Parts: sequence; structure tokens; C-alpha cells
Amino acid sequence: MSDLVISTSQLTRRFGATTAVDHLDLNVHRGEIYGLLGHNGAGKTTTVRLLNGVLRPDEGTIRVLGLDPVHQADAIRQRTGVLTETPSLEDRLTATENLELYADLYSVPIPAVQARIHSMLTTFDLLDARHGRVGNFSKGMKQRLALARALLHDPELLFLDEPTSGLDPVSARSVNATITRLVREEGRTVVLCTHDLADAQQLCDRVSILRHGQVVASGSQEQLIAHLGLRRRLTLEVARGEARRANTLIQTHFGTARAVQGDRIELEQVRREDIPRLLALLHEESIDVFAVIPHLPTLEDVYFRLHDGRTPAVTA
Ligand SMILES: Nc1ncnc2c1ncn2[C@@H]1O[C@H](COP(=O)(O)OP(=O)(O)OP(=O)(O)O)[C@@H](O)[C@H]1O
Repeated sequence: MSDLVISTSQLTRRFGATTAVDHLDLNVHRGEIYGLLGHNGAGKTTTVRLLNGVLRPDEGTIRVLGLDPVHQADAIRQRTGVLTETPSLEDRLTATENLELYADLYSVPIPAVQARIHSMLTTFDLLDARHGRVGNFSKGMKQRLALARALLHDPELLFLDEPTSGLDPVSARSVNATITRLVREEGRTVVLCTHDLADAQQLCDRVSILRHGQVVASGSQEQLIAHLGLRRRLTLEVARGEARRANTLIQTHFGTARAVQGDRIELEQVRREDIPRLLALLHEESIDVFAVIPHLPTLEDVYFRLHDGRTPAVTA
């Protein structure tokens, strides 16, 4: 049996003159965290809305959990959970009442409802607040309640749109830990839309980077870094007053692009095998090196390289 949970082919959606999603091919496998990245307006939310049947495509095909969202949106919604960027909770109701309302909408079997609500409130650390009115909740509590709600009917596939946006670092870390657990321990699949590249780097198994509705890159982070030929940067800290001389030497022997700041030299695109030779050169010239700090290429480096508009699309 195929482990493809989502597949789209040439998926396209227009709003008037704007092509929000432009011939998108997407494959998401069971048990992975798949990141949809891109600037504001790149087409992430529209893609999610097409996948869960809220919007109809103008062109292309979609399969989600083996179903077609155009004709089987209700069946898909029973098996998927959605956290939208601005989840609408009922402010006048308590946390428990909000979940009860949703359990009803999503046909959670009545004998199971209270146990399920209790379990979700416990998981999301909201048990003590269960009788509190949601209008009085902090942003972090509301976000956790929205996540609890998205999981209430035990969906196998989750669409999470900016789940940590606006959260303090502690709440954000807790939400990220939950997402990881939902996938790694419980075998669910997550499609994560985010602007937070550090979150994406930490969480996602594979990503697609969208620009103007088109995929400009897709694959694992390692694949994208390798495809783009990105290399590490290196910060060298040398003896006081020696940075310029060291810099000239490095430039002459290695030709590496660099910048000098005080006693530090920032080297771009350094090959691993050049590092010992570079240090030997400085040693021969009696330039003391006090720190060698490598910076491995990150998803952020991939993202900015691809958004320069000159780099061709990369599909790993
Ligand atoms: N209902 C709509 N009517 C008209 N245009 C729309 C509609 N929904 C989206 N768009 C347009 O489609 C494009 C893609 O929007 P979308 O919301 O999918 O982007 P996004 O990547 O999710 O952005 P953000 O990161 O800001 O949430 C944008 O140009 C947007 O203005």
C-alpha cells in the first residue's frame, strides 16, 4: 500500500487575475512533518484550503488520504484536523464547552466525548482552566485550546497554519514538542505552514518553498543544501590587530569571500577540507587564532538563496 497521504498534480487555483496556486505537484508521506514555506501571499493557505476541500481547484488533481476533496470533503474533514492562522474559538464559552461544541460538529461518539475532552485538556495543560471563559485566556492558552480542538476527533492528518505565531518562547517550545510527539510517537502526519525558518528547520522532514504559487524547491533540508551547493561559513577570531593581514593572506591563498569586523573574519562558502590548510597558513605566519566557529548551512540559507529570483527551481 502506498504511504502517500497527500498527492497533487498540477494543482491550480486563481482568484481573478491572481494565480494563488500555480501547477503545484506535492507528495506528502505518512508519518512526516511536511513544511510549506514562502513569503506572505506565496499560496500556502490556499494550498491547505484546497487540500481540505474548502476551496475547489481550477485545474489539476488532488488525493488526500486516498480521497478527492472536491467530492469527498466531509469524509476528509472527519480524518483531518486543521489549525488555521487565526482560530475562531467561542470567547463566551469555557474551554470544555468549546470542545463539546466541536465534538458534536465532528461526530465524536457521545460515550467517548468526555474522556476525549479530558485527555486533550490534560495533554495541552488546560485542565485547571477548563471552566474558565476562553475570552479571558492568554494567546498561548487559546492556541493550545485550538490545537486540542483540532485533535479532538483523533485525526490522522493535521494541517497547522503558523501554530507558534505570536507565542512566547516557552509556549512555542511546548507547541513544537507536541507537534513532534504527534508525529514521532503517534504516527500522525503534519502539514506545517510557517514563516519561522528555525521552527521549520527543527521540525520538518521535508519542505516545499513556494513563490507566487509555484514550488521553487522541495525536498529534505540536506538535499536542498546539497543541490544548491551551499557550504559552511566560518568565523575566525585572530590576535588583536592581525585581522587585516590574516584576511589578505586568506584572500590570496583561498580566494574566499570575507568580511572583517574588529578581530573577527567572516568567511563565506568554506570547504571543509580547506580548514586545516587555512589554519596552518595563519600559524606559519605567526598569526594566533583564538576561535574557529563554523556555521553549517541552514534552511534559512536555502530560503534566501532561492528567493533571490535567479536560482532555478530545485526538486530533490
Ligand atoms: N479569497 C481570496 N480572494 C482573493 N484573493 C485571494 C483569496 N485568498 C487568497 N488570495 C490571494 O492569493 C494569494 C495567495 O494567498 P495565500 O493566503 O494562500 O498566501 P499565504 O502563503 O498563505 O500567505 P500568508 O503567509 O500571508 O498567510 C495572495 O495573493 C492572496 O491575496
